[in-house]
Parts: sequence; C-alpha cells; structure tokens
Amino acid sequence: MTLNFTKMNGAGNDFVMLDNRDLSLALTKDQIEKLCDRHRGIGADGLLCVEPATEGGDFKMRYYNADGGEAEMCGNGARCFGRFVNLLHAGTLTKIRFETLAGMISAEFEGDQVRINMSAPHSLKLAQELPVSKATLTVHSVNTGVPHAVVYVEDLDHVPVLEWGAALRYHEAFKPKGTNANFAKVLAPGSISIRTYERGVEGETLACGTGMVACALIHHELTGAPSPVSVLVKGGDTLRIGFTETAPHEYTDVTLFGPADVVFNGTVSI
Ligand SMILES: N[C@H](CCC[C@H](N)C(=O)O)C(=O)O
Repeated sequence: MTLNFTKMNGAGNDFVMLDNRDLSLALTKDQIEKLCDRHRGIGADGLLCVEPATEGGDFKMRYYNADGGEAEMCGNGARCFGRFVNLLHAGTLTKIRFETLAGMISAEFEGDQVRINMSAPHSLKLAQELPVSKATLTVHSVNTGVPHAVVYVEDLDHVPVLEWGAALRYHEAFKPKGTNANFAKVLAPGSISIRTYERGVEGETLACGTGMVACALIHHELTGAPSPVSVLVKGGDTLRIGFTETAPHEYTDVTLFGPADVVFNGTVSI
C-alpha cells in the first residue's frame, strides 16, 4: 500500500500526518511503529490521522505514539493537526473543533502559529514524596489530556532525564497506564524551562505540549504566577500557556499557543 503523508513538527515534537477522512486506512500498531522508526521508517515521535467527526466536531483527531499505541491527546500534535487540516482546505479555515479521546479541542490560526484550547485538566495532585531510582523526589501530577508527572529542580541541565523519566513513567504510583515525566526549572516568575520524558516514545522529546501545560499549571499552583506562563522547551522554542482558575485547583480556558511547521510531503510504501 502507498501512503501520502506530511511530516510536521510542533516546537521539535515531530509527527507523521495522514488524511484518513475516507477511512480507507486501517494501520496496525506494528505499521505505525515502523512509520515512526527513525532508522527504518519516516521517523517521528507520533502519528496523527484526520478522520470524519462522529460527535459534533468538525473532524476527529486520532493520535498514536511512536510505539504504535493510541493516546488520548497530544498538544503539539493538535497544533499540527489544526494546521494540516487547514492546509487540506487551502488555508481557508479560521477555527476548527476536533474530537479527541480527551474531549473536544479547538484550534485557531495566527499565521504559522496555532492556538489550541485544551481539554479541562483533572486529577491534580501536589507534592507526593516518591522513591524514584536512587532518590526521593517531590512529584506533582495532573492530567492535561494525558497523564503527567512534574518535578521542579534547580539544575535542569544535569537531571538524569532518561533514568528518572523511565522510573516515573513506570512508577507504581502511576500504574496501570503510566505517565509522562517532566522536569522543570523556574527561570523567573511566570517563566519556566522544562524537559520531558514521553510515555510511548520512551525517551526525551524536544517538546511536549500537554507536558508544558502540566508544568505551567503546577508553577501557578506553587507560586501563584498569573496567566500566561512562558515555557522554554528542550528544542529551544518558547511557548505560551494561558488559563483561568475558576476555583482552587480548577482550571478552564487552558490554551497552548505555538508553532506548527510543515517539514516535507512524501509517499511511502507499507
Ligand atoms: N506521549 C504522550 C502523548 C503525546 C504527548 C505530547 N507529544 C504532547 O505534545 O502533548 C502520552 O502517551 O501520554
């Protein structure tokens, strides 16, 4: 089978984009994993499919991690999804709503940047003291469409992201589904820098949108920093997270604003 695809990235988190509005594609987990393989395939952190809406949105977004497993949501992927759908409509769209397993997401376009309205965060937990590898860490957690653990540190450059990230990703405290693991440093009030070990990629990515949102909300929880919070990611981009706190630990109007870039179009046989 020959596939037409578009390769995109959102702040360095990269994706294979497929137009499956006719539902002609039924890729297996192994096929998705192969397409995302950086040596034997196209290479990406994940794969997104555009499908027809079934619950009142304009489209349905399906997101798959590099290991081929489907995940509920992807923040950087959602920005790329919005841009990709707009390109399929010759750039004529101004706002779209799309269904995800985490709920309805909307995207608005400002040039090459995209603002998405995230699903309502939930399951916020502050300051769990957890044994992680050979250390005991103060771990916060919140679900921003997918589960995230957040650890604030002083020296972000020397955090053992792979060791601690994998230990948190498979930690007893986050079983059975596991979690993504973020390490964050405060640069200034309202400005943080983060690094993320991603579930389903099983490694550090250059950016993680739902992880940025998780770290920004925890920063607000810990310091009272107002919206928006700026987040510097491993790949060097800085993105803005907006939010409204409607009650203690309750958030609405959570937005993620940043780039969604096309790298190339291609065809691949699978
Ligand atoms: N790896 C994540 C999904 C993608 C999240 C990330 N790429 C983002 O931009 O939000 C998980 O399985 O929970």
